[in-house]
Amino acid sequence: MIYFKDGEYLQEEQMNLSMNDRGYVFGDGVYEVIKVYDGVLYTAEEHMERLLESAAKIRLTLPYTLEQLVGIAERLLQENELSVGHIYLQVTRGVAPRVHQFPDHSVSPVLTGYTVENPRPLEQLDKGAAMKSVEDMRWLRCDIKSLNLLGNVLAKQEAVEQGCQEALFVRDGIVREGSASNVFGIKDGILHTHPANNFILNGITRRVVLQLASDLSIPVQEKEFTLAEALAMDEFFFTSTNAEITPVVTIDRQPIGEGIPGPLTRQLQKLFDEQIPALVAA
Ligand SMILES: Cc1ncc(COP(=O)(O)O)c(CN[C@@H]2CONC2=O)c1O
Repeated sequence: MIYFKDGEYLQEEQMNLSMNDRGYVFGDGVYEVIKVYDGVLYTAEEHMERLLESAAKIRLTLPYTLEQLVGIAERLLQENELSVGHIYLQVTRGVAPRVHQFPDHSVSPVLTGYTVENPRPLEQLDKGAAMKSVEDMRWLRCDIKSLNLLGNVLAKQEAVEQGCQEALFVRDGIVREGSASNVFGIKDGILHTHPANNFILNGITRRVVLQLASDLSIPVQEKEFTLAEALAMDEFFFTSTNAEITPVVTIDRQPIGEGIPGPLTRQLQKLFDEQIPALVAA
């Protein structure tokens, strides 16, 4: 396996990370997960643009251009001959003695990356998933794809302990997003999803789905909705780089609609597959 660290492509035994890396100590960094289908990067530019945006939001200047970041992802997938899976890329504020304030400008960010082989979740895409609602106790900058994922981790663990595949964050009675996904509901033919603001991550897959809905002339409402409204939806699904468009058949053990993946969700899944060249070519 070849890893990337600060301009070098290294074997695992050559990799070393400092105990004083601020990503390790404070979670002071940002990250991206970029999908690969049949050896081809998917929406890499969009992910790298968001990485640069997230870094800027935490006042971290990356010494890489968008094109250089895409190039790193490309080289990693080639070095590891990745077919289907994802690339994990993260950048921290660098290595310095453990004090909260930023280190001086002599400290450089640490960019690391690696590949993960993982197949598409075909069975879950077909059968659907269960969600468990969880109080959203995260900070108020969920729009930053930060390494600070403890709130997400605890929520996901709570869902898994209830036999569910994803947690559904609810803050002030409003459904926000999943622990590692965005959520959508369909009611009377209208696609509902939370507006892209500081309460959610503006997912790349979320943006793809909004485009697909437009292509299918499905009306969209980017507006807050409550958990009660979510439970009353005809269809529900969550989206992420790895989850793609995953139908949700129950929330808190209550069936959504007929308790099976709905027709509009299926149409969106079909169009999603058709817009991935590597899938069409396969
Ligand atoms: C909190 C949160 N919301 C939404 C999303 C969906 O964003 P994308 O559509 O851009 O993937 C993610 C993805 N989290 C990544 C995706 O896979 N694993 C992760 O941690 C996420 O962590």
